[in-house]
Amino acid sequence: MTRDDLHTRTLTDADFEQLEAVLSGAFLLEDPEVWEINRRFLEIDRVHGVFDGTELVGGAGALTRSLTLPGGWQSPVAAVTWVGTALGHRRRGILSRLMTAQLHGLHEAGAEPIAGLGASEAGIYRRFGYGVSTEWAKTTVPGKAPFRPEVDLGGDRVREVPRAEALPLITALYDRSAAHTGWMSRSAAHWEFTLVDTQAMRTGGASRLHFALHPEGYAVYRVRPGGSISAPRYQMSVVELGSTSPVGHAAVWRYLLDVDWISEVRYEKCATDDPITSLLADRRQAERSDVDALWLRLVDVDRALIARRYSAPLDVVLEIVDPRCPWNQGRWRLRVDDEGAATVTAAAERADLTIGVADLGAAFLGATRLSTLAASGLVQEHRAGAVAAASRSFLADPMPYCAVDF
Ligand SMILES: CC(=O)SCCNC(=O)CCNC(=O)[C@H](O)C(C)(C)COP(=O)(O)OP(=O)(O)OC[C@H]1O[C@@H](n2cnc3c(N)ncnc32)[C@H](O)[C@@H]1OP(=O)(O)O
Repeated sequence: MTRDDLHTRTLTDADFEQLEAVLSGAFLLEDPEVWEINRRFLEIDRVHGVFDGTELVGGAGALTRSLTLPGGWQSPVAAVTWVGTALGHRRRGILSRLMTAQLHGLHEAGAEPIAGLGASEAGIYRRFGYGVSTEWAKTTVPGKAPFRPEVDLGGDRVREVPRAEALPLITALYDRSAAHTGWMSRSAAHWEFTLVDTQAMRTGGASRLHFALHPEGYAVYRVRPGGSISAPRYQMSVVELGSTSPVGHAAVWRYLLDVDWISEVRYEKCATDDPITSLLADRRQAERSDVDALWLRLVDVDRALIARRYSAPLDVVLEIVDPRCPWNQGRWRLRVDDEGAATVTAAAERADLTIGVADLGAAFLGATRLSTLAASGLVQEHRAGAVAAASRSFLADPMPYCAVDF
C-alpha cells in the first residue's frame, strides 16, 4: 500500500475491535479487562482513526470534560486519550494526521476551545501546539517518617473501606475540590479507568487496591512485598490522594506512612505544592522529582484566553505563532480589566510579545511563568516591561494541579 491509501474518519461501534487491536499493540498492553473498561471510557464517535485501505492503523480519542481555569470558572476541554499508531505503520505521518483531524474538527465544530493530554513521552506533542501547564512532583517518603510535633491531625480516624463503599465517597470528596485551578471532571467510567485493578496488575504479589477514607480526605494505594519474613520492607504506591482540608490531608498522609512493614510511600501524582514537605520534621525525607502532567493546547486562542480570569490588569498585543492552526496565527490584543476579566480582539498594532501557541498553552493555567519562558528564549519581548506585566497577570494562586490521568 502507498501513502495515498491513507484516509481519516471518526469511528463507530463497529470499529471497536480493530481499535482495541491497534491500541493494544501500540501500548504493548494485552489486558482484556482494561479494554472492557475502555468500551465505557472512550467516546467512540469522538475517536479519530486513520485507515490504510480498510485496515485501521492509528487512533486518537477525545473525551468530553470540564477543566477549572484561574478564577474558578470551568471550561469545556477535549481530553485527548489513547493515541497510538499500529506497530509497522510508525513514522509515516499517522499521528500527524490524527492531530490535524482532531484540532481542525474541534475548531470547525466550535467545540472545546482547549484540548489537554498526558504525554507518554515528552518529545512528542510540542510540535502539535501542546505545552506543559501543570506538573507532578513524584514523591517518595520513608515509612514512619515523623511530622513536626505541632501538626494538627484532628480527631477523626482514617479507615479502610471496601471499594464499592469507597467510590461514591471518593468521588464526592474529589468534586468538592472543583474550584481548584486544574481540576478536571471525570465520568463514572473515568473513575473505573483511574482505579483499574486487574489481575495483571497484581503480579509479583502486589496487593489489590486499598481505599483509605477520612471525612476530609482519601487515598487509594497498592503495596508490593519486599524484604524478608524477619525484615519486611514493603513498598506502597499511592494511586491518588485527595483532601478537602489541611487536617484531612495531614491525617491521610500520616495514616499511609504509619502502615507497618512499609519501607517507603511513593506518590507519582503528588502536587508540586503538596504540604507533605513542610509537614515532615525533616523536609529532606521527601525525595521529589518533577514530571510534566497536563499538556494544554489552545484550539481557538480568542475563545480560550477570555475563558479564564487574570491576576492583574493587562493590555498587550501578542504575536501568536501557530502554523498548524492558521486561524490562531497572527496578532491578538489581550486586555484585562481591574476585575481580571479579559477581552481578545484581532490586532493591527505592533506586537509587544511573540509567543508560540505551545508556550501560551503552558502559561495558560498560571503555573508556568511567562518570565521563565522568556528567560529560555521561548517568548520574545518587543516592548520593555511587557513580559513582566503579562507574567504577573497570567499567574494563578494556589498552584494549579490536575490529578487526572487519561
Ligand atoms: C495522549 C496519549 O495518548 S499519549 C500516548 C502516545 N502513544 C504512545 O506512546 C503509544 C506508542 N507510540 C505510538 O503509538 C507512536 O509511536 C506515536 C503515536 C507516538 C507516534 O506515531 P507516528 O504515527 O509514528 O508519528 P508520526 O509519523 O505522525 O510523527 C509525527 C512527528 O512526531 C515525531 N515523533 C513521533 N513519535 C515520537 C516520539 N516517540 N518521540 C519524539 N518524536 C516523535 C516524528 O518524528 C514526527 O516528527 P516531524 O513532525 O518533525 O516529522
